[in-house]
Amino acid sequence: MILIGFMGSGKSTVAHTLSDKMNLPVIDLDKEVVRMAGMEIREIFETEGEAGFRRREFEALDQVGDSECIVATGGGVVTYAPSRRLLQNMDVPVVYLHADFDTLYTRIKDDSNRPLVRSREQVNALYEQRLHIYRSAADHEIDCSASVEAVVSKLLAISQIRRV
Ligand SMILES: Nc1ncnc2c1ncn2[C@@H]1O[C@H](COP(=O)(O)OP(=O)(O)OP(=O)(O)O)[C@@H](O)[C@H]1O
Ligand SMILES: O=C(O)C1=C[C@@H](O)[C@@H](O)[C@H](O)C1
Ligand SMILES: [Mg+2]
Repeated sequence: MILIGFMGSGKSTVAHTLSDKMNLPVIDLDKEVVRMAGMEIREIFETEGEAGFRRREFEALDQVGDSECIVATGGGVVTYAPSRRLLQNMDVPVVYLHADFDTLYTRIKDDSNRPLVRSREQVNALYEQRLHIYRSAADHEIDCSASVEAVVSKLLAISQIRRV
């Protein structure tokens, strides 16, 4: 299962709970990029720009291949066409974790690890631009403004549907 969605939708958080319940490993693409680059996300953005980060994110996604796991993507993975194509070609459900902007912004506004979290207006513009991209890249959409446990239950239900 591949989790996509805006920053703060909880992809990394729910992936870990889901991993325990499904007994599958988690691949957190942001962590993979950091590990493969030997640099923090902020440092990659500073030295290589967002374009460099997207290429590294693509390489990390490409390495997932067909391994059975839960993938927590970075919030912007769908903005890079080669990564979108990879997602499309992976034979596992892609789930979009959706919430309204205010819910997400409250979760991320004080975290300095996300270079694209700037003013509220800038983050809101990014959210509006991306909404339709998440929706067109996903097989399923769930509301992630509920509790982590509730979100995980919905994801478990989706994983059951696809196994039949
Ligand atoms: N369902 C939830 N209810 C309340 N808080 C949540 C929920 N899911 C995640 N959070 C909180 O929101 C913050 C961001 O969560 P997380 O890092 O998992 O988001 P993400 O989707 O992985 O973001 P990114 O795209 O930047 O990787 C964390 O502080 C986390 O504890
Ligand atoms: O939404 C985005 O573009 C990003 C989200 C994070 O997960 C990181 O991948 C990085 O901070 C960029
Ligand atoms: Mg994350």
